[in-house]
Order: sequence, then structure tokens, then C-alpha cells
Amino acid sequence: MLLDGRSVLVTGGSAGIGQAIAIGAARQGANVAINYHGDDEGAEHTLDQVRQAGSKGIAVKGDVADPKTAEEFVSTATKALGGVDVFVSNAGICPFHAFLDMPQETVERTVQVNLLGAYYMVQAGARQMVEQGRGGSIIAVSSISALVGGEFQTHYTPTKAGVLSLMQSTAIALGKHQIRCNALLPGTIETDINRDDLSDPEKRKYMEARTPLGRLGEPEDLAGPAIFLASDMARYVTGAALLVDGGMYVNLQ
Ligand SMILES: NC(=O)C1=CN([C@@H]2O[C@H](COP(=O)(O)OP(=O)(O)OC[C@H]3O[C@@H](n4cnc5c(N)ncnc54)[C@H](OP(=O)(O)O)[C@@H]3O)[C@@H](O)[C@H]2O)C=CC1
Ligand SMILES: C[C@H](O)[C@@H]1OC(=O)[C@H](O)[C@@H]1O
Repeated sequence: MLLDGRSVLVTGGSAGIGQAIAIGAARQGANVAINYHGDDEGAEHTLDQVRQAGSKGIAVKGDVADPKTAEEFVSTATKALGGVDVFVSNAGICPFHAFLDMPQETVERTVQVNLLGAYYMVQAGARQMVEQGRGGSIIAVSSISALVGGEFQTHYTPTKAGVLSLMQSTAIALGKHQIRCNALLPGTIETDINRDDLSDPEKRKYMEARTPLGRLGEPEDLAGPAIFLASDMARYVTGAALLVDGGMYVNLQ
């Protein structure tokens, strides 16, 4: 299997894309630690699936916006699983809101969770990998929104561009340690993050119509690309951005 015996850490592993990546990694032989914020039931479901795959699984609750969460997640996972081989920074929020009356606290929270949270988490995971001295793979979940805008996402799209940029700079900073850093850029994937937004039938139809493959994404669509970047199949891939969007980005007309 592609990730036999590897230790894979995933932030935001209680739902959606992070949950699918965590379960997909376990099905490729990895032991898995997830971070999550509030959804105990979702975290338990992830762990059930990880254990059903025959792998070890642990969950560590905490807010990624707090730098202490990153230290605690990495040290607890290291003790339980014997190290960190793959780190997936995925946790994120997207509270849709118009630009002109955007509340300051919504902007600040979105930046704290999506950008600073990713920074602290990636840094903690990288420090552990460097100490181990056996290289590793870091994957950050950015977005198609790193490349294009959104009327109700003026606070969100800059964080996703920032996450893409973080992977480019850490690829340089960590290459000498044989740590690869890459960004995944999902298109529109049906999860809790956009349930309200996509409940508008017109918006949903529009997003589907923009997608050459003819459907919105499912969280499981991200598992294969993440496993590829995590595995030795991608051993010479670093600083890359992998769009996983059914072709939405290139579809002008
Ligand atoms: N869905 C989409 O169309 C796209 C999503 N993305 C990105 O993918 C990532 C995952 O999103 P998605 O799976 O859709 O969303 P979900 O809402 O389904 O899942 C979000 C996950 O992040 C966790 N999380 C949220 N805030 C925090 C926090 N402060 N601390 C720790 N964990 C937190 C949630 O934990 P809990 O529920 O326990 O609070 C949950 O596990 C995000 O970074 C998002 O920006 C990118 C492009 C498209
Ligand atoms: C939450 C959005 O539906 C989703 O998130 C993103 O990053 C993209 O903008 C997607 O459409």
C-alpha cells in the first residue's frame, strides 16, 4: 500500500475533506491522527473508519487559531504514532458575507483560522519532521479561491492565496531536510462549509454548469490527490499546486 506504516496527521479531520483524506490514508496503510474543533461525533466516525481499515487512530481536540493547539497536536500524535511522516493542514472556515458591511470579527477569525492556523500547524509538523531527520510530506488545503475571487469571500480568498504561498515558501525552506510541501486546490466540494450557500438552487446549478465534469466535487475526490502527494510516487514534487476542481478553473466559455 502507498502509505504503509506512515504517520499521517490531518487538521480538521472530523468532517468533509479532512475526514475523507484521513480515512483514505488509513486505507493505504497509514496510522492517523486528526485534529478537530467541535464535532466530537464526526471525529469518532473518522476514528471508527480508520480503525476498521486496520490502522491506529487518535483525535486531539483544539482550535487551530491557538498556536498551543499545534504543539499539543504534534506532540500527542508523535507519542501515539511514533512520529510525523505526512502533515495535512486542512482545517478551515468560510462564513460567506458581503464585502461592504463585513464584520471585523469575521475577517479576523477567518484569517486566524485559515492562514495563521495553517502557519502554526505546518511549522509544528515541520519542526518534528526535521528533528526526526527522515524527511516528510506536507500538504496544505488551499483552494481554487487562491486563483480567483468570490463576491462573498473577500475575507476568505486572501487566506487561501496565503496558504498556497506558504507551501511555496516552505518548499524552499524545508527542501534541504527532504521535506516536500505542496498545495491542494479543491474546486467546489459539497461539505458543511457550503451547505447553506449551495441550498440556493440557482447558485448550485450555476456552479455545476461551470464544471466540465458535470458535477460538484465530493470530499472523497480529494483523497487520491492527497495520497499521491503524501506518497513516494510524488518524491520529486515540491512547491506544486494541484487543482482538483473538475475543470472549473479553466472553464471560461
Ligand atoms: N468544500 C469546498 O468546496 C472547499 C473547501 N476548501 C478548504 O478545504 C478545507 C476543509 O473544508 P471542508 O471539508 O469543505 O469543510 P467542513 O466544514 O466540512 O470541515 C471543516 C473541518 O475543519 C475543522 N475546523 C474548522 N475550524 C477549526 C478550528 N478553528 N480549529 C480546528 N479545526 C477546525 C472542522 O472541525 P469541527 O467540525 O470539529 O469544528 C472540520 O473538521 C478548508 O480549509 C476549506 O477552505 C477549499 C476549496 C473548496
Ligand atoms: C466554500 C466554497 O463553496 C468553496 O470553498 C472554496 O474555497 C471555493 O470557493 C469553493 O467554492
